[in-house]
Amino acid sequence: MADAASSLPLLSSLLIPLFLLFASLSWRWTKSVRKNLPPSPRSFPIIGHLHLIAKLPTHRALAAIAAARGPVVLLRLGSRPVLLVSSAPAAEECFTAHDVAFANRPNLLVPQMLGFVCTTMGWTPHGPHWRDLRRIYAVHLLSSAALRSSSDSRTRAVRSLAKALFLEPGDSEPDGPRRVEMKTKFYNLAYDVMMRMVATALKEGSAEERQRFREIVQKTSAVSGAANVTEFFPALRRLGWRGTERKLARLQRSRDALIGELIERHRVRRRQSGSNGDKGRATVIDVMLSLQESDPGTYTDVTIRGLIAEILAAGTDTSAVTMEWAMCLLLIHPEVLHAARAELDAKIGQGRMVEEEDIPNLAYLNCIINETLRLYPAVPLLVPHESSQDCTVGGYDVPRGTMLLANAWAIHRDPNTWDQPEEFKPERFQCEGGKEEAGLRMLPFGSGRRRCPGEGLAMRVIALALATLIHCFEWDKLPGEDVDMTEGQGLSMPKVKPLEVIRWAATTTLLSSLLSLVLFSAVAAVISGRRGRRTAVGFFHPYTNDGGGGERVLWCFVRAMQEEKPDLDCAVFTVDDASPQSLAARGPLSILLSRCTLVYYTIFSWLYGSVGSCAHLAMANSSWTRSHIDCLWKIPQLTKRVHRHPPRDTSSLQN
Ligand code: HEM
Repeated sequence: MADAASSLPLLSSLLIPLFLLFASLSWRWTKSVRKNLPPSPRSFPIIGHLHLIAKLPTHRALAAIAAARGPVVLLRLGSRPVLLVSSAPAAEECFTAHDVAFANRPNLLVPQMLGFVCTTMGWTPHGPHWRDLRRIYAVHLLSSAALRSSSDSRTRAVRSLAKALFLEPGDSEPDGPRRVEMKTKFYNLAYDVMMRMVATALKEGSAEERQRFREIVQKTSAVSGAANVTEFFPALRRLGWRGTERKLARLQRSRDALIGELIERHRVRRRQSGSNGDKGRATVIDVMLSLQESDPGTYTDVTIRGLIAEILAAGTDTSAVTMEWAMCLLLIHPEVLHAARAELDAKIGQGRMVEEEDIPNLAYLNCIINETLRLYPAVPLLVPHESSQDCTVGGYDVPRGTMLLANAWAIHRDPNTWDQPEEFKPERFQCEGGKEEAGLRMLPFGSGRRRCPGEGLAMRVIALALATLIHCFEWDKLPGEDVDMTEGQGLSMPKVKPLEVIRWAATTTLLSSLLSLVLFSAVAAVISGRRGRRTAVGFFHPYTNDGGGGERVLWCFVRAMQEEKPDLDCAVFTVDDASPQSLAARGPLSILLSRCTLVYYTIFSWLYGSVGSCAHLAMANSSWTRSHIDCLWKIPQLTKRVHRHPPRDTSSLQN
């Protein structure tokens, strides 16, 4: 009896915790049973629904689940509960009524390792640090004023792509068509734009730097988001599954070294020059370093490195894949390409190249970009969100700690909200009052608090690049081949087969503008060397009024000069009669005068030939001019024929 009494406290100290544990578990179980959770397909133990997203690209696999189960579905991917949302009304609930509840990001491996322990804006939890970063983006980096002041550097990047395309010789003859791989070109352009915004000047050998960064971005995108199994089994991380953590650590090291070098270059330059380094244009690094000087506690080195890595990673791939998809769609739909060119010809004309300020006036081009983003959103599942409190979506209970995947790709193709959703019809954005009216049926940049802050920048870059390429070149599919539109896997939706196209010779626009640019630089150099004097520039250009292409180039050039130097006097020498009859009517000269003229022309043509032979590039707008230049300058390999539309008949003048 005494024994039994003494063992009672021991028994109760064992039983009470057991009872409490049981009570807590059964309470949780009944609570979850009572919950009205969203529908869910049949799942397997441990892996949950992971097998359902194993084969297709994730956005397509998730769209198939939604088609069978409805627009609000609860999945279990490994150990993570995931709310899958695939309709505009459901997305609207998440990003308006419950925007604060879903403003968090899940704690994933990739941002832990590559997002500076989740301290970059894209991955940091919703809170004061996120608000600080958002303010830096909104006020200092991507405000309208900041974008306006960096517009020049974007224009230069786009024009240097146009120039490079122009200078590449044709495949079989110098002026003929050329097969061009566009994926790399678009990537390089987007990278150059972001890099020019971030840092002062591209370093010597920056092509190698660009390539290093490209590999990092591509590998990061490939292991990010829902495609990475280790994100759903934290235990696998610890077991070193497929060496993911090791691979990420390698990526992190090489990326940090690259960005570290970039910041150090700026620090040195700032120390040397005592200011921005590049007068007049403050780059992101300059802005951040000067903020750091005034508040080193907030703007730490880690914050600056994270911000730079984020801009380069978030802005480059997304913009590049959108340009690539848009170009594919234009090649598949030549009538849309023609309509876009007609708009450019009508609004810009043939005498100059597109500027960023023209973009708002190019309504049809903007519709093309919106329609591209609808069918091929660069981030098809947005960036995952996570609920920080219980809420209801579509009438279902969603527990706190659930990851949210909004399938923008499926929402953009929902037949309940879009007419002929699989068709490429840019006009739909004109008829329906544009993207704004589409509301949350269109969310390529996300919505709510965590909406992409780079939308304005991205739209400018994509529009300027596409407009320039359409305006200046003729494009075609590869002969006898269809454009492959297979989508790949990754956080940003890549095209599996890089786009290859046929590029035809440039139009007059490019000829005029490039020629103006070259001539302008030469004359500007002369002028700046003779500052202080009242300067006049003379143009010797006989028969300027006779309908050839030359006068367009001349007037573009005179205009460019006068815009740049309004005080400059420009004198144009021309003659106002240029028919065979008018030339013949000049009458015979005396024999002596004819001989003198001949000597004069011989000497002049020799001088003209020697100067011309030093040219780096010659552009001729007709076969007649080309043969003339070939004969006198003798640089056929550097002379390019540029096609004008419509071609002009000069044969009568050659009689
Ligand atoms: C076509 C180009 C682009 C597309 C399609 C795109 C799309 C997106 C999407 C879908 C999100 C996630 C929104 C959400 O979670 O609901 C996002 C976030 C973000 N984007 Fe973009 N983006 C593009 C270009 C850019 C550019 C150029 C930058 C910066 C220079 C940028 C910086 C960011 C950042 C920092 C975030 C995280 C925002 C936050 O979590 O608060 N993006 N973007």
